[in-house]
Order: sequence, then structure tokens, then C-alpha cells
Amino acid sequence: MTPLEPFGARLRRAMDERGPLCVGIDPHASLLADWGLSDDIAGLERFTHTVVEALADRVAVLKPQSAFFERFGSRGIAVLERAVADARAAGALVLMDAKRGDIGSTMAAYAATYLAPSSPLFSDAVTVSPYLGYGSLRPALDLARESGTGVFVLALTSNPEGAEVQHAVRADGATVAATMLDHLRAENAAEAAAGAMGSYGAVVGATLGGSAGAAGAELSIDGPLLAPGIGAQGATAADLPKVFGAAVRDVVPNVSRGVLRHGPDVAALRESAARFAGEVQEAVTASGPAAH
Ligand SMILES: O=C(O)c1cc(=O)[nH]c(=O)n1[C@@H]1O[C@H](COP(=O)(O)O)[C@@H](O)[C@H]1O
Repeated sequence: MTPLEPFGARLRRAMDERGPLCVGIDPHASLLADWGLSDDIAGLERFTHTVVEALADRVAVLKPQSAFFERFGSRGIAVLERAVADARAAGALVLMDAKRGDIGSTMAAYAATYLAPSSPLFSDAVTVSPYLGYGSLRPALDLARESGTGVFVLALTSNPEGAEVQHAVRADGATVAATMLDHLRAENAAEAAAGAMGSYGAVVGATLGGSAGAAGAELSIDGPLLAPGIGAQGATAADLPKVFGAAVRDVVPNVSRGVLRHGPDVAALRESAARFAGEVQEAVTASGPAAH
């Protein structure tokens, strides 16, 4: 396998060139209706193609939410495959939001699905859940290193229910979330030593306010921090420095419905993404000088 350049380096370059915004491709049934589309494979295809056409040549990352495609069965997956290929061809990095997590031997099959270059769903990175134990993710972490792809591990999720697991305190006094972030920092150590951004990211909700600190979590992991929750879940770009502090420059903020609700007009989708990107840039710049 000829590996791609490591994901972290590719992502940092895309963030520098296009700004750090990630837009989700989340074809909710309600959005299909709002766009005047049918809740079927034709509607799914039209919606997805429109988002890719509008944004893949300008945002750093597109994040298709796999569930919205899986609900249409094999034909939905075919639409997803096409979206991944088209978005990558137009220059966006594709983060597959599949939130997979299983015992290690099964995890290897999930990893191959998204991170093996020969797979029809090959993506630049995938979201995974570490709540079968961080070590269960090893096949994905290793395949990512081999294929130049990335992995985003759920650490502090944007939903209020996450705290009962993620803020739980272990026997050694650390919270579960802080432990996941420590694992990721260790995973990124070699790239950090070389002055590069690592390929192992964490998901930390933009909605958390001060509660990331309350979980005793050091958010700097020398890798990217995916921050969902801006727009429909109530967070704004101005929350990013408050939640992330000095780590804000490693943040990839995600907006899904906040942008998608402006479709199906391509110009309106672009304008909305540009507005969020501008607000993010303003918030990051106001937070202080770049460390790199
Ligand atoms: O991993 C994710 O992307 C994710 C993690 C998390 O903690 N919270 C969260 O909202 N997400 C995803 O981010 C997207 C947020 O969508 P909007 O609320 O419409 O902007 C959805 O696709 C969620 O599945």
C-alpha cells in the first residue's frame, strides 16, 4: 500500500488554506422535506450531490453522517460512496461519521471499511467510540498510521447525556474523558516531536462551556479537535476559545443543520458556510497569536 501523507499534515494544510470549518452532510428526513425533496433514494441523492457541489471545493472537511445513508440500505450506501469520492476529488477531506466501536477483532473490519485504500468507502478519517476501552480501537489506530488516514475518538461529546460516562472518575482519580485525551496525546507524540499535527483527533463538543475543564481534561492533544454543536445545538463560534483555550488553533468546528437549512440553493449554502467560517476565524484570531 502506498501511504498517503499523514492525515494530520494534510488536515493542517487544508485548515491553513481553507480555514478549519467542517460541514456535516446530514440528510435528515426533515431537511429533505424542507428542500422540497422526497424521503427516498432520489431525494437523498439530490441532497447529497448539492452539498458536495456547493462546498467540497471550499471547506477543509466534509463529514457525512453514515446513519442517514444507512437507513436507505444498499442504495443509500452507494450514494455515500459516490459522495466520498466526489468530495475528495474536489479537494475536501472526508471525515466519515460512523462512530464505530467494537471488540478489537471486529474493530479491524470496521477499520478496513473506512481506512483501507482498497475499500469503496475509503475516507480520510473516521469517528470511533472508545467506550469498549481505548485499546479496542488499536486496529483502527494502526491502519490509520499505515494508510495516512485519521481517527477521531469520542472524548467529551456535545450531548448532555455523555457526562455520566465521560465525567466518571476512575480509580486513579482521572476522569474517563481525560484518560481518552491522554491516550491520544501519547498516540500523537511522534508527529508532535517532529513539529507536525498528529493524525489522532478527539471529539469535544463546542456546547460544553466550562464543563470540559470540569472533567479535568487537558484538551491539547497535539492532534485535531473536532468540535460539533455549533448552530442547531446552540453553540456559537465565540464559544470556541472559552471551551478550548490555547488548543483553539487545533479545533475543527463542525456545523451541519446550521448550514444545511439554507439549501437547496447552492449560493445560499456557500454563503452560510462562509459566514460560519468568518465567525470561526474571528474567534480564533481574537484568542491570541498562533503558537506555530
Ligand atoms: O462525532 C460527531 O460528529 C458528533 C459528536 C458529538 O459529540 N456531537 C455531535 O453532534 N456529533 C455529530 O455532529 C453533527 C452535528 O449536527 P448539527 O447539530 O446539525 O450541527 C451530527 O452529525 C452529530 O452526529
